[in-house]
Order: sequence, then C-alpha cells, then structure tokens
Amino acid sequence: MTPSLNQKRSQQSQHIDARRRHHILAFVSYITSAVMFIYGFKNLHAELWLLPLILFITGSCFLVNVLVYQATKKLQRACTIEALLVGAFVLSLVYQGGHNNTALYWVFPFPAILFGLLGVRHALISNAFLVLTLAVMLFTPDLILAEYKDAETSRFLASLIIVIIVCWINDHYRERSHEAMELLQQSKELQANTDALTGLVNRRFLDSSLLPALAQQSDEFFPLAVIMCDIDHFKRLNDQFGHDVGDEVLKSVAHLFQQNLRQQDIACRTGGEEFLLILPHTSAIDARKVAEKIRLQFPQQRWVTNDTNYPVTASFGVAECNQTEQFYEAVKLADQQLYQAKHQGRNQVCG
Ligand SMILES: Nc1nc2c(ncn2[C@@H]2O[C@H](COP(=O)(O)OP(=O)(O)OP(=O)(O)O)[C@@H](O)[C@H]2O)c(=O)[nH]1
Repeated sequence: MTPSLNQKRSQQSQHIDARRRHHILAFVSYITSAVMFIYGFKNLHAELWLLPLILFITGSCFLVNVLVYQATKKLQRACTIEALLVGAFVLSLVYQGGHNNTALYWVFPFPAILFGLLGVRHALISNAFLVLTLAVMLFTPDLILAEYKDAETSRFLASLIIVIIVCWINDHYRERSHEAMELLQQSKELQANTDALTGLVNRRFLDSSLLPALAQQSDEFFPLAVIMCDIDHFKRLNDQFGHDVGDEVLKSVAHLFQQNLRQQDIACRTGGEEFLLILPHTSAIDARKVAEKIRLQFPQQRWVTNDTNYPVTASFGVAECNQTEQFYEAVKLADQQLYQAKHQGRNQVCG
C-alpha cells in the first residue's frame, strides 16, 4: 500500500513536466506562428510565392494544433503533431531556401524545440532523422530549389549536429538529476513515515499519505474498517525481561500483523505498544473476525526466547467509517472499544 501512496510525488513531478511541455507548446505555437505570419506578409511577392505559402500553412497549422490542444487537453498528441509540423517546416524551408537564402539560419532553434516537446529519446531519433534528411537534401542540390554554397552546407550541418549533441547531453542529465532528486525525496518521505523499530508505517503517515489518498481515491478504500490493538501488560514484560526483549516482541507483533493482513491493508504503529490496522473495503463485522483471528494467534507464538514462553496477549477495538471526514472519529471509536476490551479483562475484541 505504501508504494502506491508514494506515487503521489511521482504524479507531482509528471504534472510539472507536463506544465513544461505545455509552455513550450504554447510558446512555439503562438510566438512562432506570429513570426511566420509577419514574415509571410513581408515576403508576399509574386516571385517568392512558395515561401509565404510555407509560412502561412505552417503558422496556421501551429495555431490550429494549439487551439485543438486547448480544447481537448491532449498534450501528448499535440506535442507529437507540433514536432511533425516542426520537421515538415524545417525541410520545406531548407528546400525553398528562405528569404535571400537565409533558411539555414532559421533551422537552429528547432532541435531544442524537439527536445522540449518530445523528451530525450524521441527527440534524439527525430533530430537524427532531420539531420540525415537535411544532409541528403543539401548534398544532392538537384533535389532542392535553393542553392547553397558547399562550404555553407557542411558548416551548417556540423554546427547543427553540435547543437543537437549539446541539447541531448543537457536533457539527458536534466532527466537523470530529476530522477535522482525524486528518489531521494521518496526515500526521505518513506523514512519519515516509517517506524524504525518495526518497519511499519507511523502516525505521520496517516496525515501525510493516507488521508490525502482517502480523499482522492475514496472508491478504493470505503467502507473502511479500523482496528486498534494494544499489547496487554507490556510494561510488565519490559520490567521482567528488559527493554530489548520488549523491542523484539514489538517486532514480532508487527510481523504477525503482516502475516495476517491482505496486501492492501495497512498496519501502523501509532504509539509504544499500540497499533492501528486499516482495512480498506471491509465492514466492522469482517474486521472483527480479522482481529479475532490475530488475537487467537498471540498465545500460539513463542514470544521471549525458545526456553521461556511468556504469555503475550493483546486487546482490540474495532470501528468502521464510510468517508474521509469520519476517519479519525472511527479511530477514536475503535480506541474507546479497545479501552472497553481492557476494562473487561483484556485479551479480547470489542466493537
Ligand atoms: N520495549 C519497548 N517498550 C516500549 C516502547 N514504547 C513504549 N514502551 C513501553 O510500553 C509500556 C506501556 O505500558 P502501559 O501504557 O502502562 O500499558 P501496559 O503495561 O501494556 O498495560 P495495559 O495496556 O493496560 O495492558 C511502557 O512500559 C513503555 O515504556 C518501545 O519502543 N520498546
């Protein structure tokens, strides 16, 4: 259960990455199309009809793409279409030559744009494809309308490859450092939410991870049962055998819970010898059966050493809730039931 709740942070970082791509898409679409329209109108001469046509068509496609994205919110699809438009624009511009044969200068921003839109792997493949196609076009002058000087094309391709490699290294290490920071953050979060002695989640986990998950994915949890469990006369055990033995007993109790709970259940150490078991999609009646089953296993364990079998027992209180706001009320009710179980002589389940 804990790892699935930890996905929260990974979702956050995906959200930030989606914002980054959203801004690149918006910038490329609105600003670049505006520049294209301006240059399209500036070059609206009879002998240069192909250049304004390329600029108007690409600018319009960019605009349509971003408007469809605004309406549908399908970011991945919009970025892929934008990248295809970028590729088509670069190739057609180099084919035509641009105003005064300046097309090659305009190509340089686009590798970086592809990295921004597609992510490292896909951007690298797209850029490699783009450079290869450009190389074929530039070294086969018959294929294109424009006339570039040989020295110009080779220097252009060399510079473009350098730009692509620098973008690739930059994005690759940006992603790696992002992943490393996320892992570090996740492990810190896990540490902060884990009880060092038993390895169970602790009380902090309830507020930091469980409650947000209950609120966001209530269908996955409710009706939810809680079981409060407290080891009976634990002080006596500590006094008789020492604190270290007490610690070992706590670890064995945690192990007993883990053996008896389902994968989706959560065992939490809320205090010294007090535990809270959280059972999603479980009624109080069923939780009571679970508590009873665990209770009956206490006398069957060898608790202290192989020579001395100290009779450890535990008391349980059970409650149920059906919405996030009732969670702590249910915990309180289970605690009252636990108090009742203690009051009635311990080693029993109430609620
Ligand atoms: N070994 C060990 N003991 C702990 C730990 N945390 C709390 N305790 C002890 O747990 C004992 C709890 O004692 P009480 O609250 O009096 O409860 P109890 O003796 O279990 O009695 P009832 O709950 O009424 O059955 C205290 O002696 C604490 O020192 C821990 O991490 N390790």
